[in-house]
Amino acid sequence: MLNNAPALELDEVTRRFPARGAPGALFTAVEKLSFSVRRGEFVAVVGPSGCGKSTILNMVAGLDRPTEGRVTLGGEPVTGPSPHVGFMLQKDLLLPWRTIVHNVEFGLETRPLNGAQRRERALAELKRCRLLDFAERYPHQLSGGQRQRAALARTLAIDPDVVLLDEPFSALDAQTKLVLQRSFAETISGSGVTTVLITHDLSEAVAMSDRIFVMSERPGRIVEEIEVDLPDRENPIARRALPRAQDIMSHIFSMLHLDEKVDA
Ligand SMILES: Nc1ncnc2c1ncn2[C@@H]1O[C@H](COP(=O)(O)OP(=O)(O)OP(=O)(O)O)[C@@H](O)[C@H]1O
Repeated sequence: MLNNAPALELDEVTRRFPARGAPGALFTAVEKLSFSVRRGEFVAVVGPSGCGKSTILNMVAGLDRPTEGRVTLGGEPVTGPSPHVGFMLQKDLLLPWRTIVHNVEFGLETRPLNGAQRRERALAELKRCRLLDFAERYPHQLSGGQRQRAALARTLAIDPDVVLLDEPFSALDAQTKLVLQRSFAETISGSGVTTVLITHDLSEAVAMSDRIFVMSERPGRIVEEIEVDLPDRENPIARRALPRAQDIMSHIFSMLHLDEKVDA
């Protein structure tokens, strides 16, 4: 990683895919996207369904390549999956036949660590995610929120430079979601890791991030970048209560023209 380089940068990134039902034709999913993320920063990406949010994360994770433009991590071009990027999805993807601690160890199996070192690292991460008491349980013995915390522990255990979160709270009930957002925010602030969150939930974006990228309908472009100049990043519940948080939410709401959308 180059010292002064941003943690993550997209430079004029365009991604086209083959158009369904039109052999040889392409459609543009995202177009000329440029942004950079500072080390330790937490950014959220919001935008209408199908605007290319997951496509962006896939390119950052090295699971997909831009058609044009460049993605760099710490100044180095992304050419494939990187051991320095942690990726977490809406579904926890824990292995049901492994205990929680064994699940957290999973991501460490490609690292040059022996069994005892892996276990030590995994337990330290479970402690940080307040799941030490559940280390020997199996995923089905945990609640949905606990499983997502275990998935976060697994993601952070590899000590990534960048964490990508693709709607990690969207499958949870409203109350669990609030509690978990707070727990994630605390853990992420404590670890100092650079984070990109994709979400449909505007209040979540405002409550958790330092900056928000608002995307347009397809082809996805960034139509606005919002600095969330609010305190309490590690406590989204407190942040939500701030009057200024409401103002930012209303602003994004109107940017996305949500009041003009009709249920088709
Ligand atoms: N591998 C692929 N091949 C073909 N088309 C794809 C591929 N991946 C994504 N797309 C298309 O690109 C567009 C953007 O998809 P993407 O999943 O990135 O959007 P999104 O903003 O994450 O959507 P949502 O908010 O609904 O999850 C969609 O039209 C999708 O069908």
